[in-house]
Amino acid sequence: MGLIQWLKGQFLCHLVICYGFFVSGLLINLLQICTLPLWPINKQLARRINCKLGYSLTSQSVALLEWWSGTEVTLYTDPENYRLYGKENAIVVLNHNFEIDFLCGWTFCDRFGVLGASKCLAKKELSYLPVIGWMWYFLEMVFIKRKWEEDKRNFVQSLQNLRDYPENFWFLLHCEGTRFTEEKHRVSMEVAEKKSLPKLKHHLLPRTKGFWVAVQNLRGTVAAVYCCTLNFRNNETPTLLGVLNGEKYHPDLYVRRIPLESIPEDEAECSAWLHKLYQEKDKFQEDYSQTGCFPGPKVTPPCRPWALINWLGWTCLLLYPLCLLLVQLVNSGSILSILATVAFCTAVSVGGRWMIGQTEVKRSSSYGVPLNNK
Ligand SMILES: CC/C=C\C/C=C\C/C=C\C/C=C\C/C=C\C/C=C\CCC(=O)SCCNC(=O)CCNC(=O)[C@H](O)C(C)(C)COP(=O)(O)OP(=O)(O)OC[C@H]1O[C@@H](n2cnc3c(N)ncnc32)[C@H](O)[C@@H]1OP(=O)(O)O
Ligand SMILES: CCCCCCCCCCCCCCCCCC(=O)OC[C@@H](O)COP(=O)(O)O
Repeated sequence: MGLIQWLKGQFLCHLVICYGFFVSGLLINLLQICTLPLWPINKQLARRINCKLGYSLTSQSVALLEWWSGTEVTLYTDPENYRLYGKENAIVVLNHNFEIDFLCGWTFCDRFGVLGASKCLAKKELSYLPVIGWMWYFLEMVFIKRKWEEDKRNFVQSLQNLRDYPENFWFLLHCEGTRFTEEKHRVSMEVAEKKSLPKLKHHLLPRTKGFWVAVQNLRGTVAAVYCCTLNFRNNETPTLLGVLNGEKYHPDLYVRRIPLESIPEDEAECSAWLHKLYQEKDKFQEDYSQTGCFPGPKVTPPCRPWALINWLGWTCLLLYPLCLLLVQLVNSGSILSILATVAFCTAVSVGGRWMIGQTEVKRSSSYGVPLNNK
């Protein structure tokens, strides 16, 4: 193991990274709050500013994936469609099997210039995450409790609000509704059997209501659905902790562009259409597990330097006062100051570990298993 690789695994490096992320995040949250008075005066400007602020936070984790862990992403797609990515609004339908699937998604968003504006249909609990959840509030992310009767009003209204969004965005939908686990798969295949639907091997049965409502409410706003199938070479099981430790992964993403006009308007037909889409996605995953590649030409979208520049900028800006403080601390020799510093470092480290824990499959909720649907 080289020196650099060894350094990437060290607690002190992780502490500095988490410190930069949390402190810059809190400053960004504060700036977002400062945009509140602008919303009633110039909503579109407030939205644009929030996209830039959102970019400044989200892109730090993209920089971590691309520059710290050195992960290389590969895209399989039709070159004709490639030209349109980032130049139109789209609904992204993605499988939900991996702990860093959201991070790989963000990397693609960054490469196509839509990272600041991109959104997701996310479970309500994520809106309470410190820093990142608070940031999403200002980016108009759509949060749901995953109980249709309680969600429908807010869900439809949030989608309607996106009709005049001033930047191109991708709206991510994990139609499976939860991460893949063996138990959730078994239960969802029982549902498939009851509904006389073909069994899926690599996906949970998609829940169709959210997709139908999103398509209906974003007609005229969104040009296409991007059917995205993600997998990792060599059966890698990537984790956010691995990324922080500098482990390099090899994600492959297969993207098919489906014009929105070709998706049925009627709810039952749209549901059947989505089930068929998942059957096709399942076949792509099966082929990938046999051959190690997806169909279609391969391309690596160019990596842009902004995520790295932003990350280095924040790190330099925030390390300077930290170093000054440490020097003063050593010079003063005050026990109280030393204890306060130790408490601060512990809080950053525990906070970072807790946030990473939110992405772990082993901490999944019981949503999608029969005893408790939450
Ligand atoms: C070029 C490159 C392109 C792309 C790059 C890729 C991506 C980048 C894009 C953007 C990134 C932006 C941000 C991402 C950042 C971070 C966020 C990351 C992740 C968040 C993840 C989540 O939070 S996932 C959880 C939230 N999402 C969802 O739940 C969506 C799916 N669910 C739905 O849509 C549901 O329909 C619903 C929640 C809206 C409503 O659900 P509800 O259950 O109340 O009603 P339904 O009618 O849907 O369900 C009832 C029917 O379901 C049947 N049933 C029962 N049990 C099951 C089961 N186990 N499995 C399947 N189906 C089941 C039941 O029988 C009912 O059937 P009926 O026929 O009777 O209706
Ligand atoms: C520079 C970067 C420094 C990194 C330090 C700390 C990083 C913290 C980053 C946290 C990012 C949090 C993004 C959360 C997105 C998680 C997506 C997710 O977890 O989806 C799970 C749900 O779909 C399923 O939930 P359940 O059905 O199990 O209920």
